[in-house]
Amino acid sequence: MRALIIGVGQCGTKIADLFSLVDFEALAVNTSKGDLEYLKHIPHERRILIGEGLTRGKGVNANPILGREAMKRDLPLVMRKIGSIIGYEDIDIFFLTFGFGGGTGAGGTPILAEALKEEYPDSLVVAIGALPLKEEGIRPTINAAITIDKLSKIADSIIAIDNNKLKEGDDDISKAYEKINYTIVERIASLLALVDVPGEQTLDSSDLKFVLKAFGSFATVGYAKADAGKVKSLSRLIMKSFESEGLYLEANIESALYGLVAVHGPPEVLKASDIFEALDYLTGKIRGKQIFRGFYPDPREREVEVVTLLSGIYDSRSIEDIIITAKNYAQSFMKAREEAETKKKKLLSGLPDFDDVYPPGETGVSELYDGSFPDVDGITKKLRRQEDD
Ligand SMILES: Nc1nc2c(ncn2[C@@H]2O[C@H](COP(=O)(O)OP(=O)(O)OP(=O)(O)O)[C@@H](O)[C@H]2O)c(=O)[nH]1
Repeated sequence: MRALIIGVGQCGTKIADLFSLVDFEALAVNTSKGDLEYLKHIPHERRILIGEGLTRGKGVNANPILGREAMKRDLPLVMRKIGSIIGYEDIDIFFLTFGFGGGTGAGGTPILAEALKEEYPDSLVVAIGALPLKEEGIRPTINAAITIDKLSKIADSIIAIDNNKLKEGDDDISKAYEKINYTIVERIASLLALVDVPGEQTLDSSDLKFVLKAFGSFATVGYAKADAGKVKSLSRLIMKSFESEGLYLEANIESALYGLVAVHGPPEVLKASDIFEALDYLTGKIRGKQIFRGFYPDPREREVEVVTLLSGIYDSRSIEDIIITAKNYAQSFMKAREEAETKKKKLLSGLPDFDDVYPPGETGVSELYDGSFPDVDGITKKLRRQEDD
């Protein structure tokens, strides 16, 4: 299983940087030079500044039109770099990480996703994006809604992380971002690490690709972890991973088409009866009724870790809130603009032009001006003559 993580914009490159820390191949693409320099783990030759001619390396200030333009202008540069990283061995999944509410990530990610789909038709393109906080205001919400629409037509799946779930903690915002970035990477990296591990009941890359190839619908990754000695019921722990508190998206999991559950821990805790009880429950609950599973008994392990992936989700409160807010705003904004235009037209209609109120001769201007470029000398002479008269 080979994945390439490509971070776009500040949020996206910070997440990609953490993937690089845990040894995934990662690339950072941004319009802000400062943000690229701030990264710690992605090697310098894998950091690409785009749109320098447009923004002079200063970011796009939440303007997705500039973000889109920056990515379009430097797409050949980005695609060349991706090609050189890939070499001769195929990529199974490109994961594009970004913030839905900014400018570089929101504007640039759909452009890059489209180019990757065209150039690498056998690879999956999966978007991993952070949804804006409600308090950030209307602009990030609109950026998110439009980007969701665009990506839903290009990407195979969209793993959306709802930043609003952060508010449940007491941390300041940068700590809270750090925490959620860490969580995203821990979940997805743990899942990817369990794919293609040899064994009887394990997951391979074709299982993961099957689950994520879901026509641009939403996916979410749940997680639960506990000390092996403290696990009273493994089936309860598995269920916890895909319940609301285990997921970073408000979603109706019953609308999911596919699921995937990976359980890793000491063999004495991974009891088949417990695991099948939870899987039966989950299979019955989701609409698509297809759950892939992997069991990873590991005698060295002292903890039990469960990662669940649910995909094909089209029923999500977090997403609906964003789309409806953006649509309502757009409608009322367009209505207000139309009204302002109508009012302006009505107010100003019937006004004469200058020529109607200042007939020629009254001011003397028409006698002085002969239609040619002003002849300053001539004007001065004419004025003098008039004065003399
Ligand atoms: N989860 C998470 N969300 C973040 C983080 N940083 C920013 N965000 C969210 O992402 C959105 C802003 O995206 P950024 O990545 O900062 O913006 P950008 O794509 O770099 O675009 P510009 O700054 O406009 O050039 C906001 O809605 C934030 O809530 C982060 O580290 N983690």
